[in-house]
Amino acid sequence: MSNLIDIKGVRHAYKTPSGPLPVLDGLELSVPEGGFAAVVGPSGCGKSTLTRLVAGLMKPDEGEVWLHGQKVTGPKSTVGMAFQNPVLLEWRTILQNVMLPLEIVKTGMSRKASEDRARHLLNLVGLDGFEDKRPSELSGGMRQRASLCRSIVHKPEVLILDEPFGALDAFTREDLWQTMHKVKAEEPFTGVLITHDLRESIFLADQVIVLSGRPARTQYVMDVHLRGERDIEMLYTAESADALNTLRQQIRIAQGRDAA
Ligand SMILES: Nc1ncnc2c1ncn2[C@@H]1O[C@H](COP(=O)(O)OP(=O)(O)OP(=O)(O)O)[C@@H](O)[C@H]1O
Repeated sequence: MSNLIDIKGVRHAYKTPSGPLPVLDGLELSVPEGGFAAVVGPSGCGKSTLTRLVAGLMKPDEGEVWLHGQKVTGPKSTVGMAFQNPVLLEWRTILQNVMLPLEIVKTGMSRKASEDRARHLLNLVGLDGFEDKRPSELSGGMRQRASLCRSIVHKPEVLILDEPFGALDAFTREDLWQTMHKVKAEEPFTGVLITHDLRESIFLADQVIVLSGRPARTQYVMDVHLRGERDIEMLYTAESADALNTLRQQIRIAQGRDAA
């Protein structure tokens, strides 16, 4: 399988009043087409910086980011993004919010086809009946569902999820994890998920990448091959406990609390 995302030897430092702040230090990361990678690491190690590089929103000082065999040199409309704060526009209905990328990205879809697609996605995530509501009329979990629809409505090649479930309560979060599996089964994408939640990482991703402390490099890569249906029960098996323990240990190493 060919890699859809290839990050090769990326180094980056932010310019700050007190001098350069090295954030990424020779980062390597590959995600095959259709793969779903979760990136975990200590707070402030450079995870969001990594997503900005993949989306072409900034350029690395050194190294290269490739998407589908093309070097990223600027913002890419083939990348969809969803964040912890969904930032839906209050003056638009939920349906109009989901349709927004189709007004910006040239897809050649008619207005009717765009609306049908947005309605279909809202139905897929369980928001049918809420199309004409305003964002403030929805709960946090519902807004995040709408944001997910908006991030994939234009069929991006790559979906970047930067802690999309971080602000939700535990039960809502688990519901959203299951919705993610449903969405990925019906609307396949290649994904990168930034998260602080190790359970979330093994439940959703097929590859978990642990970054070292700042400046971040790829410290550890775990392929997730958990058996059985991905329902929440799966997180309570001995196999999952082993995977979580290994990841927890790697995070402690990344934080400098344990020796490598
Ligand atoms: N535009 C910027 N200018 C200067 N420093 C920045 C800028 N953006 C981020 N930083 C700093 O770079 C480091 C990495 O930031 P980044 O947001 O990528 O980390 P993160 O791993 O996503 O953090 P967290 O886990 O807390 O969300 C942090 O120390 C942050 O303060």
